[in-house]
Amino acid sequence: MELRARELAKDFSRGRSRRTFTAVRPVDLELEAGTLTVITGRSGSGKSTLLSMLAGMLTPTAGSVMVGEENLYALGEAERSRLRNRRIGLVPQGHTALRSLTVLENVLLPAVLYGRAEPPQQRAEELLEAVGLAELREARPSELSGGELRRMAVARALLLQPRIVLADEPTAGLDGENTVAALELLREAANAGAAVLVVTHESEADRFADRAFTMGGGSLSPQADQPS
Ligand SMILES: Nc1ncnc2c1ncn2[C@@H]1O[C@H](COP(=O)(O)OP(=O)(O)OP(=O)(O)O)[C@@H](O)[C@H]1O
Repeated sequence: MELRARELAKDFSRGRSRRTFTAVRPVDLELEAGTLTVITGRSGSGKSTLLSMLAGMLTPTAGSVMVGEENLYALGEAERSRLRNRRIGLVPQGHTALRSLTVLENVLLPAVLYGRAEPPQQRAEELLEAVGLAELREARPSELSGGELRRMAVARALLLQPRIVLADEPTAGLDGENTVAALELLREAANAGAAVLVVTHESEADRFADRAFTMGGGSLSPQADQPS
């Protein structure tokens, strides 16, 4: 088991009255090596909140996240971020490119942060090829479309062949062909042994999944027609 969440929940206090709003109700979820899990759900159902907690980016109100033998939120900030860099490839929500770097340098960023002596240049180029961005390798993020930036983020998350891949709307803004290419790449990462989670409102993702869940009103439930 690469990642295990137990009774993971998140409340926010919202508005001027600071009233408590429950974004994620206690969730149990296990991500296994070699498996692609998809969570679909409508906007506002709590998908990103759940993924951020699994990624060690958002402290839960209750519950735990185990990454291997480590309890993520029992670690200090620095240790948690080290574990995240080592184990988790994250495709965060929105655009997170560094504007001063080229596309290729952005994809290589995890290697720089991880302190690799030799940046895996060839792998970065192969990933850019796989997401159809080979010709834009020297471009700046400001020259890319929203969909191209999403594809770059997928390539970056997979650079160091992480054991866990957490992708928040990896296909947002992509056309049909690029959606399939991005999902195929995530599928390949699972086939190569990673535990992959994709959260999306793209139903197309289901056909790449080993397990599919639906999120609604902060609760996670297995999809009725589980892919076999
Ligand atoms: N920092 C915050 N403070 C208060 N409320 C928040 C905060 N972050 C998220 N929420 C609320 O929690 C709920 C779930 O948000 P979340 O972003 O997890 O949904 P989502 O399913 O990922 O939606 P989308 O598909 O639109 O990204 C929303 O109603 C949102 O308003």
